[in-house]
Amino acid sequence: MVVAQQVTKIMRMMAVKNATRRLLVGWAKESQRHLSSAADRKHSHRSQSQILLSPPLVSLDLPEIWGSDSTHYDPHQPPSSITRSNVIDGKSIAEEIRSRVAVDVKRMKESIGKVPGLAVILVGQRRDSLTYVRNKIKACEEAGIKSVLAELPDCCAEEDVMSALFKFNEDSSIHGILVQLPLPEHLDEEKILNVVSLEKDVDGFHPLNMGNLSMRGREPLFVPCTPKGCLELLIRSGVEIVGKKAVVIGRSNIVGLPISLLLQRHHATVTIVHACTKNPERITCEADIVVTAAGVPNLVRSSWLKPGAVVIDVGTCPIEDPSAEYGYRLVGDVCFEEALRIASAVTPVPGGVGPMTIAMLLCNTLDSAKRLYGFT
Ligand SMILES: NC(=O)C1=CN([C@@H]2O[C@H](COP(=O)(O)OP(=O)(O)OC[C@H]3O[C@@H](n4cnc5c(N)ncnc54)[C@H](OP(=O)(O)O)[C@@H]3O)[C@@H](O)[C@H]2O)C=CC1
Ligand SMILES: Nc1nc(=O)c2c([nH]1)NC[C@@H]1CN(c3ccc(C(=O)N[C@@H](CCC(=O)O)C(=O)O)cc3)C=[N+]21
Repeated sequence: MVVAQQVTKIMRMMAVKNATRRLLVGWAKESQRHLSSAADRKHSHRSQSQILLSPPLVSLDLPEIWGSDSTHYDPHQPPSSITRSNVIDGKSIAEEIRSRVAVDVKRMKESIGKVPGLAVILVGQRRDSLTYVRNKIKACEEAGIKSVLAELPDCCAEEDVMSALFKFNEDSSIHGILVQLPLPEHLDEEKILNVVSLEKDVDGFHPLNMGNLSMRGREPLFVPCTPKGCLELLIRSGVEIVGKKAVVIGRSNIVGLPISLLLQRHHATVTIVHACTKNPERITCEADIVVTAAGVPNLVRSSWLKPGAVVIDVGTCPIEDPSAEYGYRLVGDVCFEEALRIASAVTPVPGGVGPMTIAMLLCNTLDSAKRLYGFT
């Protein structure tokens, strides 16, 4: 239903833009084909295994947009994901997605005797990285996904990381490889990420996956987890994206840039704000959707927000806190209490984007295994 409405809107926009008739007809046919098959899936038993109603990321002709899973979102009901008036509950959405992944993994195991496998390479002992990696491995266990952790010392040589990577690239029981970032200074991140097999690049950081994400009419094998999680939160919360003004704060390769690309693919008008932007407050307060990934605690105050804006806070800054379990707590980019008063929906930190990143990692790893085995 929602997908159909969005597609109708896009078609109207394309017509207004005088897109060539041939392109429009071809595209519409393709969309129709996708929608019918999505509807078929919805009414079949397979719908149980449909995690996200994303078109398969293979066709060049599909609209560059992901629809929400219509089995989860009913536009006539208040979106279940927005609890406590206007807080988007990323934790519970992520739990729901993870349990659907678990169902699919079980089905795969029973049907072909295989399970997806994720390999994580962790260099050094950064406290926050250790926590994230621990969470990822725990999430894999709960979903029935095999996980392997290669822990290397902070002072390891580039060849050590490379040989771990080569080993996982060759290992047929591994379908996803993640190199935990940031790497220690002396290691060449670009060189290392280039070596991850394209088919196992569940982080979506390989330049070919990023390149395909950035080009119209092309589809990456994997969409980076955090950006994909942000879009999923917006869609599942019933937020309209087409034609809206979006501001992305931050332009890093792993978060800001791919989020802005994804929002464009969903036909938002995107402005990117970064550390050199003059008067970021004036720009941001015009946005219907604000996604912030700067890593600067409390950067976004109420004066930065248009009343009714939707705010997705990716920022996760560890702040010393001796009373917290691990001696620190996480703080977002957004002054949460202020945002609650002015925005129509806000993600909290923790409990917003973070859990979605992990859920999307599981989805990407499952998709990778499915692709390899031709399992649907
Ligand atoms: N929740 C999750 O799942 C995840 C959270 N994160 C968190 O997101 C945040 C961003 O991560 P990442 O992209 O890797 O960080 P980077 O440090 O690589 O990038 C930060 C970006 O923010 C911009 N920036 C910095 N300060 C300001 C400012 N005052 N005003 C406007 N823009 C600013 C920088 O601009 P410039 O380019 O000009 O330097 C840069 O583009 C971090 O807190 C990180 O921990 C990251 C990944 C996943
Ligand atoms: N190759 C690579 N891929 C990444 O995706 C990647 C990375 N490197 N390096 C670091 C960032 C950061 N990141 C997070 C993942 C989960 C939470 C998360 O689960 N956060 C929880 C709280 C976690 C806690 O308990 O401390 C929350 O926000 O509720 C946060 C941040 C992934 N990153």
